[in-house]
Amino acid sequence: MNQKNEEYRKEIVISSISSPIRPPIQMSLENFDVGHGIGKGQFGNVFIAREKTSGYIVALKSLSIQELIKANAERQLRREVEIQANLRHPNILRLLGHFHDDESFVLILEYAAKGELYKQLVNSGRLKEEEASRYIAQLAEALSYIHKKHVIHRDIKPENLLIDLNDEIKIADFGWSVHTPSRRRKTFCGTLDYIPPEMVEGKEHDEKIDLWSLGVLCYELLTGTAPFEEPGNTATYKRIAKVEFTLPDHLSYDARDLINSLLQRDPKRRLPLKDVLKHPWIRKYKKTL
Ligand SMILES: CCc1cccc(CC)c1NC(=O)n1cc2c(c1)/C(=N\C(=O)c1ccc(N3CCN(C)CC3)cc1)N=N2
Repeated sequence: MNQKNEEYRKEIVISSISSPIRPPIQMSLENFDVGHGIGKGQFGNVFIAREKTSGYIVALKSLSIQELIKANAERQLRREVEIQANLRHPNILRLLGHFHDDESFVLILEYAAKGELYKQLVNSGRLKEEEASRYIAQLAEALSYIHKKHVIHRDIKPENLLIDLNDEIKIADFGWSVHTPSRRRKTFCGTLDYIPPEMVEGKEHDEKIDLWSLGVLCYELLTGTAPFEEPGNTATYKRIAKVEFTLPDHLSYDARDLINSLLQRDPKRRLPLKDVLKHPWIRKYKKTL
C-alpha cells in the first residue's frame, strides 16, 4: 500500500470517526477486533486493534474512569483530548476519536509500529548523530506547529515519544500540554530531568520551556543519559538551576553548539525553533528531498 492512498484511507477513516460536519459516529468496542496489549500506563493499557469496516490498525488506550477520578485527572484528560484531537501534524500522534462505557474511557489513537523511543534508547545506549538529528528536526517541526497554536507540550521526553514504521517520531502524550502562558498548578510527577530552571523556581513559563526540553532530549539521545541526572531530586534541581552540565568529547562541534544554544538559563536566549531547523547540525543530515 503506497503512502498516498494510505494517507487517503486514513482520511476516510478519520472523517468517518470525527468529521466536524457530520456528528461523529458513536464508536464502541464492537467496531474493533482488539488484539494484544502493547503498553501499560498510569491509568490503563494500550491495545493494538483493527477497525472492522476499514481494516485500519489503531491503538486503543483504555483508561479506568475510577482511576482517573481517584487521581483527580479527568480535567487533564479532557484538555489532552481537546488539544490532541485538533492537532494535525505528521510528528504528532493522531487522536482519531474516543468513546466510553461506565468503566473506561477509550482513546482511539494512531498506531506507531516501532514503539517507544525510550526503549530504542535503552537498547542501543545512545543514537548515532544522524539518527538523533533527524528526530530533533522532526520534533522541532512539530513543536513549531503547536506553538503557532499557542499550545506548549511541557513534557517532551523519550517516554512520551513513539516511532512509526517509517522511523518518523510522534509526540504522543499531551497530558501536560496547556495553552500559553501558564503557571503549573499540579506537582510534576515523573522525571525532573526535563524541567527548565524557570519551572524549578515556579516562575511563569511559556513555550520556551519546550526549547529547553528539546535541548535536554538532544543531549540524552546523543549520550544515553540526561544532562542534569542525579540520584536525588534536590541534587537534580540544583544542577538545573545552575545549568551545570558537561558535554562528552565524542560529540561533534555542531551537536555541542546546538545543545548549548538550547540549554540557556534565560528563556529569551534559547535558539528559536526556526533557527534550530536551519542549524548546521540539522541541515547537514537532512536528506535532500
Ligand atoms: C502505555 C500507554 C501510555 C501511557 C502514557 C503515555 C503514552 C504515550 C507514549 C502511552 N502510550 C500510548 O499512548 N500509545 C499510543 C500508541 C502506542 C502507545 C503505540 N504503539 C506502541 O506502544 C508500541 C509499543 C511496542 C511496539 N513493539 C515493541 C517491540 N518491537 C520488537 C516491535 C514493536 C510497537 C508499538 N501506538 N500508538
